[in-house]
Amino acid sequence: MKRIAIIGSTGSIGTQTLDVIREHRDQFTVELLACGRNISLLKEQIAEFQPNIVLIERKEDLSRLEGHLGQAKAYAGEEAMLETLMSPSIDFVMNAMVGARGLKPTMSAIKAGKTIGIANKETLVTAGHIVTDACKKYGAELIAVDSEHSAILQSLRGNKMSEVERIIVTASGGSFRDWSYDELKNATLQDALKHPNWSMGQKVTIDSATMMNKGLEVIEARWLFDIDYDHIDVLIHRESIIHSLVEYKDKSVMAQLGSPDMKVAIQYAMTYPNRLELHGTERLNLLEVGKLHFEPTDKDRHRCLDLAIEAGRKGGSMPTVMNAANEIAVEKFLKEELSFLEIAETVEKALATHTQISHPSIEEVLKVDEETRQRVAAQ
Ligand SMILES: NC(=O)C1=CN([C@@H]2O[C@H](COP(=O)(O)OP(=O)(O)OC[C@H]3O[C@@H](n4cnc5c(N)ncnc54)[C@H](OP(=O)(O)O)[C@@H]3O)[C@@H](O)[C@H]2O)C=CC1
Ligand SMILES: CC(=O)[C@@H](O)[C@H](O)COP(=O)(O)O
Ligand SMILES: [Mn+2]
Repeated sequence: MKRIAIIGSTGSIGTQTLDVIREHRDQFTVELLACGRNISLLKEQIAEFQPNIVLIERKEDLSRLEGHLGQAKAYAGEEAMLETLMSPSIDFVMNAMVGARGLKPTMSAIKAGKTIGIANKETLVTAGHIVTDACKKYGAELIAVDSEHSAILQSLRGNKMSEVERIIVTASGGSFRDWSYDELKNATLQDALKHPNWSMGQKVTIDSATMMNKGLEVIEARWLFDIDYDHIDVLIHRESIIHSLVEYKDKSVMAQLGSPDMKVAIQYAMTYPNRLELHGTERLNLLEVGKLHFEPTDKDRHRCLDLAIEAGRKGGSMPTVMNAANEIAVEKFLKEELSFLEIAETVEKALATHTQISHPSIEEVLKVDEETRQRVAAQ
């Protein structure tokens, strides 16, 4: 029986992780559930999965859990999360939080030598060098959950990284893939939130619309698979059926295909290197799909993709600035305080005005992250 901790249990990845557990009660138990502010959904999750530990963001919400905890102990705040994630009663941590606030809990789980399903890509973007070094030091393992990285992991099975020529990360193109640049000037929040293929949390849906998501995913791939940027390409594939590809030196290309459903990647991370049945997922019917389409990316339209890769290549504190500026810009866009095209402008400006630290420590990463957030919020 694998004992699972889910941080971000009330979100899109968190609830789908619970869907997988519901289907395999003989394989998994829930040890810990952590969320932010959605206490009503958390109460339902506690009743159904009976965890031993429950974590929430704010102390003032603890009283709302009274009478709903069963056997669980409840705590609030980040310190409690960092401590409880190290518990020996946890075998696997699903990091389904959104944003760089997932970094500290990831580090805690790493220090306890845990296996971590890392949906929270921003952690690898903001501090990839620190996270991967710490995994080596503490014998922890990060397993890809992001659909593209799960596809890459699956396409690498049985082969050596030294045999890989390049990784090809596929992109749907997001909500605005068929809009002209001029039309983007008037893009609304409601338009941006309509992802063509996936139903996801708001932040990643906006990142997908700006193609920042693909930039974050290139950096995520660089760290998860220890491959340099010259060997990672991005290809627009509007159907989201091929979830990514690996080209080998002998020109063989391995890919993972499937209907767009995150439960497949979530379950694979939880059962890796094995597989289990998954009933609640649509079987891929290529006759129905008919055709698969591929297009190149476009430097002018996909400004965020370029900014992210440029920051990744420069390294040091640049990805931290890029990520923090993007998080705040997306928050502002979600409050309709910023236009769609201003997201890229905000990130570009934050990067241009930052003095790079070449090899930041975790304290420096956290400081740069906070300073950038304040700088961008004040604009
Ligand atoms: N959704 C998807 O299909 C995919 C997502 N990803 C990545 O996975 C990550 C999660 O995305 P997604 O599930 O869409 O995001 P959501 O916004 O749907 O969920 C975020 C979760 O984080 C929780 N949270 C917020 N603050 C805290 C806190 N202080 N302590 C604990 N939990 C907190 C939220 O809780 P609450 O709601 O209770 O406030 C919620 O459960 C992101 O990095 C995203 O890029 C990657 C691939 C696909
Ligand atoms: C499901 C998933 O992994 C998302 O990160 C997805 O990649 C978003 O789609 P696009 O960024 O390709 O539009
Ligand atoms: Mn993805």
